[in-house]
Parts: sequence; structure tokens; C-alpha cells
Amino acid sequence: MTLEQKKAAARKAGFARRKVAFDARGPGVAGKLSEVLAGYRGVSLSGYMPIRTEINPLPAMEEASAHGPVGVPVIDAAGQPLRFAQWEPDCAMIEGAFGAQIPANPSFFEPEIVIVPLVAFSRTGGRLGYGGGFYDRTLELLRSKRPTMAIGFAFAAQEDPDIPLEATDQPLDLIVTEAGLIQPGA
Ligand SMILES: Nc1nc2c(c(=O)[nH]1)N(C=O)[C@@H](CNc1ccc(C(=O)N[C@@H](CCC(=O)O)C(=O)O)cc1)CN2
Ligand SMILES: Nc1ncnc2c1ncn2[C@@H]1O[C@H](COP(=O)(O)OP(=O)(O)OP(=O)(O)O)[C@@H](O)[C@H]1O
Repeated sequence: MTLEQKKAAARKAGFARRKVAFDARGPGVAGKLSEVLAGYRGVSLSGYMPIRTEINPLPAMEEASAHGPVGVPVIDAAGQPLRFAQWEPDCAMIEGAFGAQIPANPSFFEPEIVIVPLVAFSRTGGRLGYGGGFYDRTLELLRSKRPTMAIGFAFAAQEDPDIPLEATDQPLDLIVTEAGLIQPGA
């Protein structure tokens, strides 16, 4: 199998595990994320508008927005890094590329913390997304300028010890699930 085929297979398995966890989800899945972000009050961050079966970070984003800038990703074009538009709980939103909502009147900024949606993650900080390389390009760019903390947010069931990795994959600094925290460096 080529690396591309291995990633495609891991992505398919990750989607299937994510759907099971999403369908069985209970209330308060963002509680641990809220606890983590409470330790970084006022630090600029990006969340995301959940699509498909992604775990929902909105309650934690709402709390953080009372203390500092919170953004959501916006696609410029394929092969380009994401940009982040400032978001408020009640701001006007429109449909963006691939179905995720984006602010109607975007004001762009560069977050110091990026909450990354996932298809699968490994305990060592590996991650797999939808396959566009958007978050890899984005984290590479942000990290070339300043320390940038990538927090993977996922259901615990999305763990996969055998994620295929390539040189351009940007590592997660922390993984937060509905059940707890996983620290790749520890
Ligand atoms: N909530 C959320 N917003 C986000 C992202 C994300 O992962 N989650 N993105 C992060 O990049 C960008 C959107 N990128 C996306 C790229 C592809 C697909 C998608 O659904 N692709 C198709 C084909 C991919 C495949 O099958 O391999 C699909 O999955 O059916 C969705 C979002 C920006 N906003
Ligand atoms: N910084 C980069 N520069 C050039 N190509 C890149 C970069 N990062 C990733 N790519 C390429 O983008 C494609 C998709 O990458 P990958 O499979 O890692 O996506 P992903 O991590 O699942 O998606 P995403 O980052 O959007 O969540 C791959 O062909 C990869 O080589």
C-alpha cells in the first residue's frame, strides 16, 4: 500500500469510529476543553464551526470569547493555508466552502492557540483530517512566526495508534476528548 492508500484507509476507519461516538454522545462533551481554555484566558484562539459528525466545541468557544479573541477557519483556496476570522456567539454567519459556517463580515487575525478538528489522532500527537492538508499548511505558517499551540479536539474513540505520517504533518501539542486530556510529550 502507498502512503496515500494507507491514509485513505485510516480516514475511512476514523470516520466510522467518529460516527459511532457522535451518535452515542452525551451532554457536555466540550467540558474538558472549557477547563483547558480557562488556563489560557485572553490568549487568542481559533475554534471551528462543527460539520458532519465532528465533536462540538461551541460551548467552550462561547466561554473563551468573553475573555479574548476567538476565530473560526476560512478557506481561501485549495493548497493555501486557512485564515481565521473573528467570531462572536451572536455574529452573522454565512455558508463557507465544504459546508462550515463562516462570519459574514470577516476580520482576520492569527491565533496563538488552534483547536483542530480531527478524523483520527494518536497518543503521540499524530493527526488525520479530511485530507486537504489545510491545517498542516496553516500550522506550518503560524509556527514559522511564533509558538502556536495545536489542540486536537475529538471523541476518545477516534484514537488510532497507527496513523500513517508524512513529513508535512504538523504535530498536536495536546489532545482533548470528552473524557480527558492526552499529552503527547509526557
Ligand atoms: N468544522 C470544520 N471546519 C473547517 C475544517 C474542518 O475540518 N472542520 N477545515 C479543515 O480543513 C476546513 C474545511 N475543509 C474541509 C475539507 C474537506 C471536507 C470534506 O468533507 N471533504 C470530502 C472529501 C474528502 C474525502 O472524502 O477524502 C469528504 O470528506 O466527503 C470538509 C471540510 C475549514 N473549515
Ligand atoms: N505544508 C505543506 N506544504 C505542501 N503540501 C502539504 C503541506 N501539508 C500537507 N501537504 C499535502 O497536502 C495533502 C493532504 O495532507 P494530509 O493527508 O496530511 O491532510 P490532512 O492532515 O488529513 O488534512 P487537514 O490538514 O486539512 O486536516 C498531502 O498530499 C500533503 O502532502
